[in-house]
Amino acid sequence: MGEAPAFFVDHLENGYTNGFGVKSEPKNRDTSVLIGDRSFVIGGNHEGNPLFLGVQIHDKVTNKWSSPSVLGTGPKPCKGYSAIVLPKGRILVIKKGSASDDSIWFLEVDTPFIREQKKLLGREVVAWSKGVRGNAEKPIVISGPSGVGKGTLISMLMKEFPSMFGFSVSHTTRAPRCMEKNGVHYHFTDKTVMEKEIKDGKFLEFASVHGNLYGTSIESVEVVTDSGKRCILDIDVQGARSVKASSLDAIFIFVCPPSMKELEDRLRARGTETEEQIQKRLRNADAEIKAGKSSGIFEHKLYNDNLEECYKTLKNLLGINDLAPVNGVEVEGINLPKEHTVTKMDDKILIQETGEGTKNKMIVLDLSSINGGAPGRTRGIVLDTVKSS
Ligand SMILES: Nc1nc2c(ncn2[C@@H]2O[C@H](COP(=O)(O)OP(=O)(O)O)[C@@H](O)[C@H]2O)c(=O)[nH]1
Ligand SMILES: Nc1ncnc2c1ncn2[C@@H]1O[C@H](COP(=O)(O)OP(=O)(O)O)[C@@H](O)[C@H]1O
Repeated sequence: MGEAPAFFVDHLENGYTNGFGVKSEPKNRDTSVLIGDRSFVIGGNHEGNPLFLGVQIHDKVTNKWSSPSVLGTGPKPCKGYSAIVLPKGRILVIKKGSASDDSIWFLEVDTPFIREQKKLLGREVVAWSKGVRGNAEKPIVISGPSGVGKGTLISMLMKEFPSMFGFSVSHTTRAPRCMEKNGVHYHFTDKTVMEKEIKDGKFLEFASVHGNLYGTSIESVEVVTDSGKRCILDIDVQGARSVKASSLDAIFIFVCPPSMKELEDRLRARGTETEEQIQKRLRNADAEIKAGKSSGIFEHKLYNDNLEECYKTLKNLLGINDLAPVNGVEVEGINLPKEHTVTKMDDKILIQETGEGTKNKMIVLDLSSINGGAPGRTRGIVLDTVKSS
């Protein structure tokens, strides 16, 4: 026998709010998902923004309501939806009558990433990720000391395979170099603005590097993954450690210099830093290389001695070779019947079309192969349509 969803909410568009938006007990208790000691109420608006579905939490132990920090871009408000509790602290939300790119969502409420963010932000946190078909390749995290050639290697990849790779544009408080463009190389940001955004939970990770603040916003990763491209992050070792602890299932590459002398020569030849800044970067390089080699974060280490050879090795480890064609990945949404019922059976979700004059088709979502997660997209849902009766 299948299991009914935790709850089903209908006719949200007719002013039926289920008590959402008020910081008291919802009138209809069936509309909350209970996980541990906390109930999650999904509905209404997110902080008064009519474009996003809101989330509220009721803690049974303290009998208190809270509005959590909501990470990631969430679903648009909808006519109705089903919510299903999944293992490992996630809630599946299946929307009714929504566009194919807005029909299936995952709300992380108690995953390692959420627990980490809660500690960091000092408040309740949840994170949305959209469910899509198609098994996109994992994002790529590239770290290494200043001047080792990370930017050069990334530019080569992006130039050769523009439809396959997209760069996650970081935020930084450092001043732009003369050739750098705002929004392309970095989002150059004021420190107070960036600190506020970090507090608001807008960042997947951040770190202080060479005396400046750097960070990857959740939106920067979403922009790339939404376009169907494989996301590349150029971040330092501290940032890589944070990403490793997040739900972003990435591959981690550390680029090493042939020698400290060569690193220094490259930094000087680049001519983008003052002598003082060069000295600071060289001092930090030692510790970074040690951490990169021994931290257990990086499954791949590249030696950038000869640039062409290093680039070839990088392509090989990313599975790109001269024989295989390389394209971007189709990001596929999921088209659901306008009216349907939802049942859960193990890791399959059965979506049965209802209503007169329809074909009563059944869609089966197989959740066993999903990967990735917030922030960004939960990928790889396998979907079968069972013959109409
Ligand atoms: N943690 C973190 N580090 C970043 C981010 N963006 C850049 N970095 C790192 O910050 C360091 C300095 O970057 P940058 O000022 O561009 O100098 P470069 O490494 O000499 O090119 C490098 O190690 C980058 O990998 C980010 O979003 N987060
Ligand atoms: N294998 C290499 N051999 C010689 N010079 C290199 C090599 N790789 C990169 N460079 C040069 O070294 C400098 C630093 O490279 P860059 O990509 O800016 O490093 P990073 O992004 O790691 O700070 C640049 O001037 C670049 O052209």
